[in-house]
Amino acid sequence: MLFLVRMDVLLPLDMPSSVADDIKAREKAYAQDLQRSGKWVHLYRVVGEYANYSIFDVESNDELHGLLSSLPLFPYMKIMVTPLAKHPSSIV
Ligand SMILES: O=C(O)CC1=CCC(=O)O1
Repeated sequence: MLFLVRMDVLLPLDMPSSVADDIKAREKAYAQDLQRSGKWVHLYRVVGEYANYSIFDVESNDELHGLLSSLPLFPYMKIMVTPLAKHPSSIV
C-alpha cells in the first residue's frame, strides 16, 4: 500500500539546540534505516519550508501509523497522510 505523507516540523523555539540536534540525528538514522528497508521509498524537502513529502510502501494503515509514531520528531510534527491508488492512465 502506497501513501503520500507530508511532515511539517515544528520544534519549540525554546528547545536547546543540543536537544534538537540529538532528535534530528536519531530521526536521520531511523529514516535512513526505513529507506534501506524499502518502506520509506522517497523523501523530498519542500522548497523553502521545514517540511518534507515522502512516499511510504507498507502493508497496512496500522504499519504506517506505527512507523510514523516511532519517528523521534513525531511529537514535533504535523503529519498529513494521503492513501494512493493506481491511476488508470499510469503505465508503471
Ligand atoms: O527534516 C524533516 O523533514 C524531518 C525528517 C524526516 C526524516 C528526516 O530525517 O527528517
